[in-house]
Amino acid sequence: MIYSTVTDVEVGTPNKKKVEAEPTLPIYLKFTDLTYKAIVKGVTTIEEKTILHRITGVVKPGEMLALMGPSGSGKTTLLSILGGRLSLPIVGGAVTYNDQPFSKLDKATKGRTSYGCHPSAGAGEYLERLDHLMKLYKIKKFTKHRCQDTMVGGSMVRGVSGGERKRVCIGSEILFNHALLFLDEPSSGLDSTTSLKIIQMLHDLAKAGKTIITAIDQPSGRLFYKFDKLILLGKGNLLHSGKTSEVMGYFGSIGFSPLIAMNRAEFLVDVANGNINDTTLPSALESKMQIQGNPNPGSKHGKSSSVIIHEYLVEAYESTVEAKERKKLMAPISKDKKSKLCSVKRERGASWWQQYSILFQRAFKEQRHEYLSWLKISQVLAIAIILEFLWWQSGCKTEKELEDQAGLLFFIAFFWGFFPLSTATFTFPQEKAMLIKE
Ligand SMILES: Nc1ncnc2c1ncn2[C@@H]1O[C@H](COP(=O)(O)OP(=O)(O)OP(=O)(O)O)[C@@H](O)[C@H]1O
Repeated sequence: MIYSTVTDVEVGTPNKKKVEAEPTLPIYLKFTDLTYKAIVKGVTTIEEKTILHRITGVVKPGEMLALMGPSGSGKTTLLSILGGRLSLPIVGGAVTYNDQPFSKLDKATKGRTSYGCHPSAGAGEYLERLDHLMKLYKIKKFTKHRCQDTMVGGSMVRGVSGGERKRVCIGSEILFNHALLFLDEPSSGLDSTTSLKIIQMLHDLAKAGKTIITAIDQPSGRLFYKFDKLILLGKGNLLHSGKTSEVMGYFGSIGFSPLIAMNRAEFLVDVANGNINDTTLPSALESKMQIQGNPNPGSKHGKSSSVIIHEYLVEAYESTVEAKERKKLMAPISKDKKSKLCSVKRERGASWWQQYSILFQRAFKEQRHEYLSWLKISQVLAIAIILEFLWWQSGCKTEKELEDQAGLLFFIAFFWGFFPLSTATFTFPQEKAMLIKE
């Protein structure tokens, strides 16, 4: 395996060099009119709920796309669909990778997408191999020393902290050199410095030719411009899709601008939520609110202001940008770029034997505390001593004695067959998540 080599020593320094990665297969991810409906079962009713409505966008190699929006706007659902984790019941829409649907991709491309982390691997196992990467990304200091001997952990095993787990996950994905990365809230729950380092690291990876998509609730002002593209969602609808540098200009052009200095991400999420305090409003929206609005809070007549704002934003995007953007976004990959995609050669993956020995060593490392525990050793010794006493001085001369010996052999075969099997059974629930991911 060829590791990515990183030469970015200090995050945020103007002099930083770019990440030089192993040639990765570039992936153009396009999604058109994605609509996702879920069946919601109530106590007496079953109804269809539209979670995503006609979402269109494109991410190219070298770009990092942020899916932003208020809580419940559909970011995770969109990320899951793009990552191939949710297939049904999608109604309409298409996702293509290098202009091909997932089912038609060759094995190499399918293997270059990544989403998640192994819960039972030792954090140090990843970090050991990632050492030179981590050192250069400045992750070593706050990750390796403190958690290198800890399991990553999961729902059943308590492992490293949430933040450490995130960093190890991202580290492991770098290690596997995936061309397409999906990350759900990579910086949530982390302090602002760590968040910045992680997003900067992802930004550098994108610049090395990878395609990165992250769902993010509300990045800080410093993080905001690290994303090349932005999709703003509101109640499952597209409120904006395009370059991050252009999003404020777009909202200004339709009449929404912050009245006070505020974090741009905060402004966008506020507007998507229908919170218009400290924001200028277009006069067309103001008159709509007067005509269609709820005359008094208790009344059932009229729409709430957040619904009117939401409808206005969806309409504004559809009428001003969507058609133009769609044309631009959906243009097929040029022949020149396609030939470059085909020319990227990758090394063959590990052989069957290499895979077996890696997995064997990993399983032994993970389980050794259990297998070699004093409890297990005492159990085995106690059973051996009991057997010794039960069959003490039993011969094999008469038929009766031979039957006794057969009983002993049966017991040994049965016990030593099922004893390790019962222990091994407990590893399957832990491995299941990884199996599904792969
Ligand atoms: N299978 C489902 N059945 C019913 N409702 C669903 C289903 N999947 C998602 N939803 C609903 O769709 C909406 C969007 O969910 P999603 O998790 O994608 O939002 P999100 O933007 O990622 O939210 P958050 O930022 O809080 O994680 C939510 O209201 C959620 O309850």
